[in-house]
Amino acid sequence: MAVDADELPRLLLIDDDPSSLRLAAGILGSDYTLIFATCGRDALDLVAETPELILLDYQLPDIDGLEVCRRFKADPASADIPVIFITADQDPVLEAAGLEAGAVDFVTKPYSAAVLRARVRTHILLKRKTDLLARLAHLDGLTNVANRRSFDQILEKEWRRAQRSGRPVSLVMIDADHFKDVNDAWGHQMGDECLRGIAHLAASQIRRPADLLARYGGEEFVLLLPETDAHGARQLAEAIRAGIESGFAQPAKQGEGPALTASLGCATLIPSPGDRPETLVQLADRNLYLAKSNGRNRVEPAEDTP
Ligand SMILES: Nc1nc2c(ncn2[C@@H]2O[C@H](COP(=O)(O)OP(=O)(O)OP(=O)(O)O)[C@@H](O)[C@H]2O)c(=O)[nH]1
Repeated sequence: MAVDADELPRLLLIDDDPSSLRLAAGILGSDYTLIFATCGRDALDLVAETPELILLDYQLPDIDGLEVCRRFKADPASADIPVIFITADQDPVLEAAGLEAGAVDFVTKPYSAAVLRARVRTHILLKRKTDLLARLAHLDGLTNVANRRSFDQILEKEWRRAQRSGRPVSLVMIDADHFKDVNDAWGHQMGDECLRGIAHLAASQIRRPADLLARYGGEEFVLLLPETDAHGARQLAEAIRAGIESGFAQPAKQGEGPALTASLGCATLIPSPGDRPETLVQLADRNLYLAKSNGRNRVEPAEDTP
């Protein structure tokens, strides 16, 4: 497999027999970074090192290999890591139980080095393709920020978290002004460049890992700001508005371009049990409408409200 030596895929090898581990290491060691575990308990700890694939022996001294596999699959942090069982006997009942437990494949001892290499490589490639597809499914193709589907899912999650914590959650809606005129005067491609510029500028303003910028649709973006009060949301919205007005969202390669501005609507709520996240979106949308009708290139509410 053509891989960068600095980025060798990580494999977790779980076997209580040191000679089996040595054998597998001799076959796989030059293509992969290997992590070793000799019992189930160590394996359950070491999976935190995010291997891309797990080779798991059936017989372990403490926790049965099948049970280890089930626990990997039950934990969202490790559920997507493919597991290949290594087994000494070719027992179809055991094989079926392993597949039931979530394994993707089987290798029977004694195995051929070429077969082990090929199976590992196949499952690593499949895992990488699956990961890539999962990432793409959550990204907006034009601007590379999160898409609407991703926003909807994360909003639900953050809303529930805010309901539990009693902390505020804020939302900022950003809508380019007179964008139809931008497209009409400068062409659709320039319009696309401007949308990329707005996304880039807004992304550069967010500071916390939990903040999420998403393209809500068309020329509209949303910023989800967990644990952020109305003052914090307004400050961020104002920084984005000012940045766009100052030309920082302009397509860089153009000497001149459309004079871009945007209107922004903010909303902040501390959700009670039973409240729905759509309420937050509606409130931000109402304030965005207010920003448009009050002259555009502005943030609403214009002042902090108690
Ligand atoms: N270039 C480009 N334009 C888009 C895209 N998505 C939506 N638009 C355009 O954005 C424009 C939005 O127009 P309107 O909803 O009338 O709003 P507006 O002209 O921005 O006016 P206000 O929002 O009232 O300031 C439409 O012309 C859409 O075609 C896109 O992906 N690329």
